[in-house]
Amino acid sequence: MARRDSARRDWDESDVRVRPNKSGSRPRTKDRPAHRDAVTGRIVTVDRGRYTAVLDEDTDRERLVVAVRAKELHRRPVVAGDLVGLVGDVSGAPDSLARLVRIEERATVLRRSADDTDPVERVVVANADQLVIVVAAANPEPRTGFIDRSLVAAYDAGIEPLLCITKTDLRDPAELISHYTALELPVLLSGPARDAAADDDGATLPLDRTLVEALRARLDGHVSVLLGHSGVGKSTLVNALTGADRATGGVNAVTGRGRHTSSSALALRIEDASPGSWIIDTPGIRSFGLAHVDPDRIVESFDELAEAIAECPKGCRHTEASPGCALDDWVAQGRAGDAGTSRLASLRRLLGAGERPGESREDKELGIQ
Ligand SMILES: Nc1nc2c(ncn2[C@@H]2O[C@H](COP(=O)(O)OP(=O)(O)OP(=O)(O)O)[C@@H](O)[C@H]2O)c(=O)[nH]1
Ligand SMILES: [Zn+2]
Repeated sequence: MARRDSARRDWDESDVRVRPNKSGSRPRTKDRPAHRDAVTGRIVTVDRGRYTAVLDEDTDRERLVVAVRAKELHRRPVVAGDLVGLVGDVSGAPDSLARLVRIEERATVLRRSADDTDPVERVVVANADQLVIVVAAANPEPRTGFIDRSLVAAYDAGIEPLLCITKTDLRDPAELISHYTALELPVLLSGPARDAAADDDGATLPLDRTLVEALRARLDGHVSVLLGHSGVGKSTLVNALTGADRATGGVNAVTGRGRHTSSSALALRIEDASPGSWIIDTPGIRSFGLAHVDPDRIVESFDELAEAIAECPKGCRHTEASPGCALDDWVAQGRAGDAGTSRLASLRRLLGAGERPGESREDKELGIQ
């Protein structure tokens, strides 16, 4: 099985920015050069200073254009999913090179920090509106710590999370799902077609069509990030959804997948879906540090609890140990409804995901709980 994650070269300096300038990654209008002739493209991947964008999407002029960044962007990161302005040779002809002069304002930004104490955060993907957390029911064992961390990152980014459980032929996922009942987290399942024997080749395993179609319907019309540890069957799913087939050397017409060997995020078009439906695969991501996360943003994802925090002490982190946290009274008074207690327990577990004492870096990378 081909492993695409080539360790530490997945992020370079330009992917990095330093707190506390929270709005720093959003281009401010006054910084923008005029470039009125720039055309807009969507970044599908970034590899060694080369930015690949798709232009004139869903028209008969659709093409891939490779660009280098203009100096005036400084070190501002450009990532998969970014909408960018391009000038120069935007023909997409072989060996042509355009110039990337502008990053359009991002609807969402999925971020991570290297670990929970590292204040440097990296932009992972821009403009996604769904985060699909892929775990296997078994082999490898699902880690609720990893799921919780990914949920926190999604809530922080204002991106809708979904849980996708693969290899449901190996174990009934009911117990795993029960951890998330109170979160109202949509769960989608995947497994092999009934007559398929699981083998070592992820690209050829035929998946249950009904389950794949349910996932496709859920992703239709969205830009979804797929996140999951190696071996969970993410490539198998991506291949089923995009029609790419790495095993036979097939190449996705739009993205050139098949030749793509780097570990950076890659946007792929979903087959048989409406225009604008993309999945962004993130092969290089193993760790999900949460040092950048603002606890208020996580609470705000819980509608019935969000109002309570106006009554919290300044700087409250809303954990069980936070003195004077207003969430406890709010729930005790029934203001969060019948499910208030379990919702608060789930919220607190998530808030604790970045703050478990004694966790090693390895634990964090794997999301071991
Ligand atoms: N039993 C079973 N095996 C599966 C299923 N989906 C994928 N597999 C197998 O799991 C293994 C890993 O699948 P991949 O799709 O390569 O997994 P991945 O998450 O992309 O892993 P990397 O390629 O290492 O990033 C392969 O041997 C697949 O055949 C499933 O639903 N059930
Ligand atoms: Zn509080």
